Amino acid sequence: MATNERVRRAINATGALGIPEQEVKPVLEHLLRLFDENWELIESEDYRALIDAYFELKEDKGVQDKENVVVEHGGSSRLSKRLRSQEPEDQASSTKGNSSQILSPEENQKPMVNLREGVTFLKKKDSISSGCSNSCNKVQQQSVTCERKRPFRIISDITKGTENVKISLVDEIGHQDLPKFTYMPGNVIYQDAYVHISLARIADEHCCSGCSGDCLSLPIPCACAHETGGEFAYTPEGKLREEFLQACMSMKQEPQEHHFVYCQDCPLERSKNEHKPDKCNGHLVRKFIKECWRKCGCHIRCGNRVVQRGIACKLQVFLTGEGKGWGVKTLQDLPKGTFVCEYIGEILTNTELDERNMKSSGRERHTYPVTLDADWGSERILKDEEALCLDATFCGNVARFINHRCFDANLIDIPVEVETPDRHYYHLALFTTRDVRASEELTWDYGIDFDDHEHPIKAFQCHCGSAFCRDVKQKRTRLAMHR
Ligand SMILES: C[S@@+](CC[C@H](N)C(=O)[O-])C[C@H]1O[C@@H](n2cnc3c(N)ncnc32)[C@H](O)[C@@H]1O
Repeated sequence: MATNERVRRAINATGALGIPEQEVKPVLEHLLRLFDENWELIESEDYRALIDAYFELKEDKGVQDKENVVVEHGGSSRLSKRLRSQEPEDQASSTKGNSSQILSPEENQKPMVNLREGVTFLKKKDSISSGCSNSCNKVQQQSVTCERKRPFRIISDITKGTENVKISLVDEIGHQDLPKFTYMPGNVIYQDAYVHISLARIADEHCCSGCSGDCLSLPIPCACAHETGGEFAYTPEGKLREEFLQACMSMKQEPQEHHFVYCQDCPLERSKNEHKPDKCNGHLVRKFIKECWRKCGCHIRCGNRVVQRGIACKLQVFLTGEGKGWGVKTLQDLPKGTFVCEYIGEILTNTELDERNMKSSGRERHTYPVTLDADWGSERILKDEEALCLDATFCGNVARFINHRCFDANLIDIPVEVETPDRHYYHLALFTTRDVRASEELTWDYGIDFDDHEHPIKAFQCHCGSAFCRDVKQKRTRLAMHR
C-alpha cells in the first residue's frame, strides 16, 4: 500500500476516536522513525501503538504544562525518553490494575487498548534501538517528568461494526468497570411483547406508494406528512423543522393539563398492584414523527427517512467523573434539530420489566428502562402485551449511556413511526434541542419525578448541574418544610 494511503488510514482511524489530524501527525512521524518505517507495527491491533503513544504524550504534556517545563515537540526522542522512565514494577502494577474487565467476549479479544501494555510493547523496540535506562532520577534531570499511575482505557468501537459510524469508549479516570452489555443497533422483542408489523396494516393513506425520489422536494407534501399537520417534520437539510421541535419541547418542558391522558386501568399501576391498582398518574400525549416506510415509493435517501438511516454523527462514550457513571459526548458540532441516535433496547411488557426488577438485587446503580407510553390515552384498556417499554440493561445501543439533565437538556426524545402505524410500539429518537458544540456531553430529560421511587428508571441523586434541577428543588422544599 502507498505511504500516503497508510497515513490517511491512520488519520481516519484515530480521527474516529476524536484525535485531531494535526496532533496525531507528529506522533505518527515520530513512531515511524522509532520503528524504522515498519508500518505493520503501527497498523497492528487497530493502530494501538499510535493511539497509545498519542495519549501518552498528551497526558505527559498535561503534567509538564502544569509544572512549567518546556519540552521540544518531535525532533529528539521525547517519547523514548519518557518510555525509558517507566519502572518495570510500574508496568506490572498498572497492567494488573487494568486487567480483563469485559464488554463482551468479542470485545475482549481485540479492540481493548491498554495504555500500559502499549508502553511495554513500545519499550521493547525502544530498548533495542536506543538502549534502556530505568533510572527515574536520571530522566528527571533531563526535564522529563516521572509519570502518574493513571489508567487510560479505550475501546475503539463499542458497536462492533454494527453502526454506520464507529463509537469509541474512553476512560481517562480509570476507576470504573467497563460496561457489560451487548451492543444492538435495533430493538428486539424479548418475549411477550406484541409488536405487529405487517404491510397489510399500512393503508394507502398511511404511505406514499405513488412517490419516487425525495418526498421533501415535492411541491405539495405527500400523505406521509399528514401526521405532522401537512408539513414534514424534517427540513431538506435533514434537521427537525423549528416549529415542530419547539412544539415538542414546550410540551415536554411545560406540559399543560390537557396534554395528559389518564388510563381507566393503568398498566403501570396494575403491574405494581394487580388486585388494587392505584389511579393512573397520567401520561403525556406526545407528538409523533411519521417517516416514509417500506410501502412508500420513495428512495431510502428521501428526506423523510432520517431515523431509519441510523446514527450519522461522531459520538464517544466517556467516564463523566461527576457521579453519573458513563456518559456520551459528541465529537463534532451538532446544529439544533440534528438526529443523534435512537434509544435502543429489548422490547418488554411492563410485567416482564417488573419481573426483571424483582429478580435483580436492587443494588444496581444504573437502570435503563423507558416506557413507551406516548399513545396510551387512545384506548381505554391496554392489554399487558400492548403496554411496552424498552430496556437497555442487557442489550442496547449508545443511547443507554446518555445521562439525564433536568429541563434544559441538549437532547429531546421524540416518538417516531418507522414501520407501523400501531403506536403501542414506536421508535424513540433523540434530537438536539439547540446547537451543541463538539466535546459537550449529551443529555436528555428522563422526565422522572425524583420523589417517585416506583418510576421505571429508579430515582437517583441527580448530579445534572442544571439550574432547574428538580431533585435539588425537591430537596430544598423538603428541607424548608422540616424547619
Ligand atoms: C440510562 S443510564 C445512563 C448511563 C449511566 N450513567 C451508566 O454509567 O451506564 C441511567 C443511569 O445513569 C445515572 N444517571 C443518569 N443521569 C444522572 C444524573 N443527572 N445524575 C446522577 N446519575 C445519573 C443513574 O444511575 C441512572 O439510573
